[in-house]
Amino acid sequence: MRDEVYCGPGSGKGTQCEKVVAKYGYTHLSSGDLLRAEVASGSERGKQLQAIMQKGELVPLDTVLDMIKDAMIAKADVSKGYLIDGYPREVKQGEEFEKKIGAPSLLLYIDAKSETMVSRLMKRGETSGRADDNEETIKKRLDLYYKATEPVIAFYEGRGIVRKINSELAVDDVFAEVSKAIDALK
Ligand SMILES: Nc1ccn([C@@H]2O[C@H](COP(=O)(O)OP(=O)(O)OP(=O)(O)O)[C@@H](O)[C@H]2O)c(=O)n1
Ligand SMILES: Nc1nc2c(ncn2[C@@H]2O[C@H](COP(=O)(O)OP(=O)(O)O)[C@@H](O)[C@H]2O)c(=O)[nH]1
Ligand SMILES: [Mg+2]
Repeated sequence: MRDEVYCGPGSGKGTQCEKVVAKYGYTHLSSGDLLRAEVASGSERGKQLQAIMQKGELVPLDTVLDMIKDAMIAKADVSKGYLIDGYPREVKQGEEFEKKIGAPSLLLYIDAKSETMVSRLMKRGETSGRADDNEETIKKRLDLYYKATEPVIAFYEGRGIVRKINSELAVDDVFAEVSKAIDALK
C-alpha cells in the first residue's frame, strides 16, 4: 500500500504526515527531508543540491527517485506501507516512479490557498533555519508548484485515487478528513 501526500509548499503536508505515522504506522518518506539530509552530510552532491534548493528549483529527477527507492528498499521488511511526501513534483516524475517502483493507491491532496501557504512558510521561516523559507524563494516555490506540480493531480484524478482535503482548518480537523480517506482504503 502506498500513499502520496501532496500539495503546495506550506500546505501542511509534513504536519499531517507525522500524525498519519503515529496512527497508522506507515513509513514516511519526505523527498525534501531526504535531500536536506544529503545537504547536511556536507558531501559534494549535497553542495550541488543546496544550490538548487536555495533557488527553489527542482533537483534532477533521477537523483530524487534513487533516494526514495533506496529509502523504500531499506524499510521493505518492516514497512506497513509507505507515505511519500513531496514527490512527484511534475508529471514526468510520476511516470518514472510508476516505471521503477509502482502505482500509488491514494493521493492525499492537502489544499490551502496560496496566501495561507505563504504566511505559514514565513512564520515557519522564523524558526526552521531552512535556506528556502524566505520571501523570494517561497514565491519561486509557489510558482513552480502551480506550473509543474499541480498538473500531477489531474494525472492521478484520471485514476480516481485523489482525495482533496481542505487544509485551511485546524490541524486536528484536517487530520480527521485525512483519516477518513485512509480508512476508506481498507
Ligand atoms: N521531489 C523533490 C522534493 C524537493 N525538491 C527540492 O527541495 C526543496 C524543498 O522541498 P520540500 O521540503 O518538499 O518543500 P516544499 O514542498 O516547498 O514544502 P515543505 O518544505 O514546506 O514541506 C524544493 O523547493 C526543491 O528545490 C526537489 O527538487 N524535488
Ligand atoms: N493553522 C494551521 N496551521 C498549520 C496546519 N498545518 C500546518 N500548519 C503550519 O504551517 C506550517 C507549514 O506546515 P508543514 O507541515 O511544514 O507544511 P509542508 O510544507 O506542506 O510540509 C507549519 O509551521 C505548521 O505549524 C493546519 O492545518 N492549520
Ligand atoms: Mg514539509
